[in-house]
Amino acid sequence: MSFTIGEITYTNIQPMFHFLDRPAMEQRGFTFQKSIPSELNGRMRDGRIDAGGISSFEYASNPDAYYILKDLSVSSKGDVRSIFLFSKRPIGELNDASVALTSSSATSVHLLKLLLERREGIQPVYSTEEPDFTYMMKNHDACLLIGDDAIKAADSAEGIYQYDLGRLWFDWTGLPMTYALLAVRREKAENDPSKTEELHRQLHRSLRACRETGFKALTEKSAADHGLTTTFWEAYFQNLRYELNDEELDGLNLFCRLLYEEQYISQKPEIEVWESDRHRMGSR
Ligand SMILES: C=C(O[C@@H]1C=C(C(=O)O)C=C[C@H]1O)C(=O)O
Repeated sequence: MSFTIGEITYTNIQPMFHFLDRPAMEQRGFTFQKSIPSELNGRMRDGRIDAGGISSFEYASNPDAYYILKDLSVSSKGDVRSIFLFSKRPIGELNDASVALTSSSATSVHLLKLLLERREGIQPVYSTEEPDFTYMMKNHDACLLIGDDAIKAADSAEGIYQYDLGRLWFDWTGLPMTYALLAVRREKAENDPSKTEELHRQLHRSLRACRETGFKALTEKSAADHGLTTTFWEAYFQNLRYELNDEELDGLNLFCRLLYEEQYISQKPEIEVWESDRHRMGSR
């Protein structure tokens, strides 16, 4: 039976993918589709992809469609270093300002809306744009970028205000923020628990291998692919959190509650985690 995995192209999720045993997995019927988060969210939603990395906002919007793969996420407690609001004015002066949102994101776009509207009491005018820093800043007062686009822009941006959304969330809530989850479509997990288990095991194995080697292979690959120093990339990977412990779940639950209260989602999800031995663990 085929089993299609979505792989976010941003560097931040690579620890879960870098050391996958792809040849063995491909022989067993696994295939991979690489793209940006917003695209993979849509493919997971309509069933073209069975499992993989999705925005936590996608999970929050359609919780009945997915199980979360246990103990995996892309999170940060404080600075995330790759999700920035760049602005010509201080954040408190963005009322009625024009803010460009990257079309690649779902979580960060809604996180920014919560931070601006709910925390700061500010209502800007949003537009969604392809992630192009120069174009966005030429045509708007501020812009939101994520992933490798944000890292590159932060490296070159001068003379503008720059806000790390992980830091803003932590200062507001005291909790980590979870940007991406590893999830599986429910019917796939139920119909093919053995492949779901294999994927889950392989993702954990890759993450463990990255941690045990101090993210060395990924650090070198990221520096070669994207520039910036290996010191930057090592600090970037060490700073992100890849687990989904009680603290991350508390942050995720709060994010979902705020999304629900602000009517960005229609129900507050009961978070359901898939576990290999029992297929499903209780909600939280
Ligand atoms: C940390 C990041 O998290 C990403 C942010 C996402 C979003 O905003 O929807 C989705 C997946 C994550 O890989 C990042 O891209 O910088």
